Amino acid sequence: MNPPRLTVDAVSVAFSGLRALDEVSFTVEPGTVHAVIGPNGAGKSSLLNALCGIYPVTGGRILLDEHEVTRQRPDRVAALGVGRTFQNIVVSPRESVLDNLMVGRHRLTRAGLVRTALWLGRGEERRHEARVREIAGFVGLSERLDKTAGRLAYGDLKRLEFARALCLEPRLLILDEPVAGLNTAESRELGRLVLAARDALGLTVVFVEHDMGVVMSIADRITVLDFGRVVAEGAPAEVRRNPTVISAYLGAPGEDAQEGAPR
Ligand SMILES: Nc1ncnc2c1ncn2[C@@H]1O[C@H](COP(=O)(O)OP(=O)(O)OP(=O)(O)O)[C@@H](O)[C@H]1O
Repeated sequence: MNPPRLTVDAVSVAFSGLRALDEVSFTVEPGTVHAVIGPNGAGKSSLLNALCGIYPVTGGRILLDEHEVTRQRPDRVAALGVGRTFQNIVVSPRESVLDNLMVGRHRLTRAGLVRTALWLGRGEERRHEARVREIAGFVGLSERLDKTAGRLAYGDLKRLEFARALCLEPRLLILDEPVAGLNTAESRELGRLVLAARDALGLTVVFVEHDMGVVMSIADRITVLDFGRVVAEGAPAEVRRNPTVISAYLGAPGEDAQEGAPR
């Protein structure tokens, strides 16, 4: 229970001349939930990929507490306690929910993924399975553990993704559009689960989301990106009132934006 501080300091990411991120800076305080919002193409996914070591950072620094993770390989970043979900659900559809979650723990096993797939000592396997069952219970998937992942309803798939990230026992949890495609009740429930996980496991959370209802209700702070730059930052009430945000993203004052505004 030791959530880290995330410091993003003037981070840039470029793809053959195109600046997907241009000197982006913000800090996420330990144990807080931080949303990143912005229109399509604003650089949100690029930022998450940079945080995880998937996209190369061309300038600036990323720190997890005092550890610099800039330009570290994704497995090294994961080993420092960064777990994430992806915008497009990435599960093995032919494997059971339990097996998908067990694979999620490979970082924590003695010899990593190969050994997990082939053989784990019985004691070690039992310990991991007990923890996986606990996490499945936490997200409401206990009854689905033997089900093939490909046969899950969409809402359960999103929970599976979330649970798999938790199975890594992260300290910093990164969620890319956790409620995309869910109905209002499911979105609210997943939002509640994010807060419950933060509290129960002692996490710092960064998430990208277009659903403003969820963003405004669970985020402690919000960073707004547009064209790869930070255009606003603050608590939900401040961001909601910010004229730049209203014109770039939220629409006319008084409108309730649900989706990323098209440019
Ligand atoms: N791997 C890549 N190669 C080249 N260009 C990329 C790559 N990834 C992102 N980009 C470009 O970087 C810019 C930011 O894209 P990014 O996907 O980060 O935006 P986003 O805010 O996540 O958008 P969305 O809300 O649609 O997911 C876009 O112009 C995009 O085309």
